[in-house]
Amino acid sequence: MRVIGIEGTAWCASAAVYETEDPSVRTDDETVTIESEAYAPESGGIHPREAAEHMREAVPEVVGRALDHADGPIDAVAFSRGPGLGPCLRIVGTAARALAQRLDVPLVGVNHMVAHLEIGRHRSGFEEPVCLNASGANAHVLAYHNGRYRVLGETMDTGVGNALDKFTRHVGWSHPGGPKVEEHAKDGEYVDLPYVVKGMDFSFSGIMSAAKQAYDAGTPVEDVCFALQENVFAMLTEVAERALALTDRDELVLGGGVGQNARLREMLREMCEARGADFYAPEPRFLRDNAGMIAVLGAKMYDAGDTLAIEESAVDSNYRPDEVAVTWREETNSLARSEVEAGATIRGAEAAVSIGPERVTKRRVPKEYRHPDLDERLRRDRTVLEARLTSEARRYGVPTPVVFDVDVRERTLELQHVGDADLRDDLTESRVRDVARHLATIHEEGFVHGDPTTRNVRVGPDRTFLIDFGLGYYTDDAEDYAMDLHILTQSLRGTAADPDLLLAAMEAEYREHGDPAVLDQLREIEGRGRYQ
Ligand SMILES: C[C@@H](O)[C@H](NC(=O)OP(=O)(O)OC[C@H]1O[C@@H](n2cnc3c(N)ncnc32)[C@H](O)[C@@H]1O)C(=O)O
Ligand SMILES: [Fe+2]
Repeated sequence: MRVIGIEGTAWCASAAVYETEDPSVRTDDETVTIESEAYAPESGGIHPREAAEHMREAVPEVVGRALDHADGPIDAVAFSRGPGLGPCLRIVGTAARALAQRLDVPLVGVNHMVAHLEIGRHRSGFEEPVCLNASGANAHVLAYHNGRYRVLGETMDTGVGNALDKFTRHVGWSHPGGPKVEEHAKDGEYVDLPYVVKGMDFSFSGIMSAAKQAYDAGTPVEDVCFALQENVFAMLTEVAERALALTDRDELVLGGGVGQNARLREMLREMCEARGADFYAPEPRFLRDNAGMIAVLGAKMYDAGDTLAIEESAVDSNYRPDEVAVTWREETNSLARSEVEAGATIRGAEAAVSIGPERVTKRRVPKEYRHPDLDERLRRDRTVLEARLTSEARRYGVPTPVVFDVDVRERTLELQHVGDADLRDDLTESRVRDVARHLATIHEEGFVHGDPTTRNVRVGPDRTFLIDFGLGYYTDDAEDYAMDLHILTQSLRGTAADPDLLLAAMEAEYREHGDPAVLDQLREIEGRGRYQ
């Protein structure tokens, strides 16, 4: 089989020919030949119109060069259908349709984000990996389940590469900024910057403004670059680890242009090593935007009969990875074994927990992948906050474990063992109401839980306990309160067979006991990105 792929979602005009006996597995004699032309803006970031102009000129050239490498007839034309810049996508779409018609072969529409992660799965031969996409306009953690890639966690604001690029633009460096951050970080020392993980999601806007401010205030740019890498990549690594723990999987693949960064790969490798998981990152030519990944996934789709009629081949600049009906993979049913198999043991992502009949001892273990200063700070702060917020919530009438002992130096808490089961395993409408009421209470007092999933609620015969306040913090921002409700909502959706009644109960109870403006903010969050 011989498939040509065409890529041009933003900066890279690229065409590639993939030749293989069998596109379902990586074989020794398969070849992927890539021809690319990069667009580099004279100043500032990527200008959509200039980028489109680049595509208009460069796509025919790279397609011509790629076809020269083909040893025989082409079986299908695959193209990046989205997401990306509309004007660029339209040019790529037009070129792909024209080529498919000229060669009289089928057309395959590939999702660029899914291509970023499938190339890693293909090259590694992993069966069921968790996938971290660290690219310019995106950042998410995904895992396949039941016909789709599910987004387990993602950025609440910009993509990771774009965040770095914005900082370097502020400093006056040319686009793309990511490689320059990596270069300058080599001479840097650690300085404190924000670190924001909310449930399984993360946000870059706070850390980026703090980085700009630090630079403006005279902190050496090398130090800012170093700390930016340490914090931003530790956030991605932490969420990737949480996703591995949640889904009980032991393979991780990396995709996207930021994956070229050696420090990010090092952190992910160390995290995986520490938990006995396998890690794979493809070589750089498959990480940054390239048509090789489009050709490889295109061939898998073509093999599965997943082709597009010309009249239905419109591009989609907001094409989300979880919209793609996955036709080229075998059915499995193992996204979250923890969701499916009640009572499975979970390898915690953060703490070593020993559970006795009366007491639970929880120790936050060091994470080798994190910079020691950041690691110290996170483990200390989370231990202190968990103890403080657990006790404070109790004072306001929310059932939580009694904190018997806090050893900040050892990052260890000794807590009362509460409840008979996790809410996940014994989910009722009245308990969901309890949780909503408890959240309204703590929000009223000015703090959030930070991770109120159905696994962080324990249920007993007559009480519903909130546990695990380690990601909690004080805040008076309605957005933060709404994030608590959002995390609960996502978790109920992932746990319950028929979540609608439970969600309605949650809202009704929160409306009665909390601030209705928070529910408006929840709607606003749900209107963004994947929650639509
Ligand atoms: C939608 C699509 O157009 C977009 N693709 C994209 O943004 O190009 P990609 O090649 O995946 O990633 C480019 C980003 O990757 C960053 N980057 C490149 N080398 C880097 C390095 N060594 N360290 C950190 N970032 C790096 C660049 O600064 C830039 O932000 C996407 O996948 O989100
Ligand atoms: Fe990309």
